[in-house]
Amino acid sequence: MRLIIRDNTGSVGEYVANYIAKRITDFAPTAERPFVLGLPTGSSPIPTYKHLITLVKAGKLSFKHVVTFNMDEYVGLPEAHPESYHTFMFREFFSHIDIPPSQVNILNGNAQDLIAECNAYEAKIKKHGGIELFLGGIGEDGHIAFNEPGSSLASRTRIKTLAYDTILANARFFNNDIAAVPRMALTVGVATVLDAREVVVVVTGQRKALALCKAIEEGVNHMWTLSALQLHPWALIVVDEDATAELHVKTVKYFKSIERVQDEVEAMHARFKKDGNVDQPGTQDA
Ligand SMILES: N[C@@H]1[C@@H](O)[C@H](O)[C@@H](COP(=O)(O)O)O[C@@H]1O
Repeated sequence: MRLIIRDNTGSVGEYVANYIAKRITDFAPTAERPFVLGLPTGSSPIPTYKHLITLVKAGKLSFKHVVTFNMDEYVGLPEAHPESYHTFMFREFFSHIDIPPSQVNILNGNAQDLIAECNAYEAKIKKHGGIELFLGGIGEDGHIAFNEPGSSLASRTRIKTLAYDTILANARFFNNDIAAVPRMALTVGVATVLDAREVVVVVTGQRKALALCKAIEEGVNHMWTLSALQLHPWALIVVDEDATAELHVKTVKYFKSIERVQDEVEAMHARFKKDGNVDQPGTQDA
């Protein structure tokens, strides 16, 4: 696992956007071989989306041959609701870039058969050859997507009842009315995220500091589902200074030293991919 620390949320967003842009460009996607990207909602990825939009508008990046799969969606919230993840994604990102809407995949939380909807989502990801890069955020309780504490680390896309902590945290988007926050969501599973060839997670703010510490400095634990990234061969967490508040100084120093060889790691990854080893990226400092 690698941890990249930046001063503030803006520079985290810039780093992550440039990172994703490089991955897409190096992949040289075509209509027959699109780049498959997993995406999150929430306030954490907004600076990343802003910078990606800037790159697209400057003609430096295109999403024409990118297929996206979003992590999650509320159950029972109308698609057109201002706080649905459908609305969020088009408002904050998709409507500002050149992605054809037919290449956007978001779970339908209003499907008649929610279980069939989840199974079809997994099948569609598989049909596209799996996810190349899954971008994620976390909740204050360390959940990735909506994989709340206690989620199976082998979980797949499914219905999930939201934890009270998450309902409280998300009430800010519903005029602080706890009763208005949906109780359930559809979410990709921990194993769905781990299946991606690369996982990049944004963690910003002091509120997430404990979750980051649990996920990095303690063992793999279903109570902090982000910790499952320890099992992934190519995972990157990008954080701001505030999010490091609970980490040991030694941990922060170590990961900062890793960053100094980041360019070498990148070059090795590129060489590895060029040699046709697409499924098994290098693991130096991973
Ligand atoms: N389901 C989403 C998560 O995918 C997201 O990571 C989290 C964090 O949101 P924020 O970035 O606003 O803190 O919010 C929700 O719980």
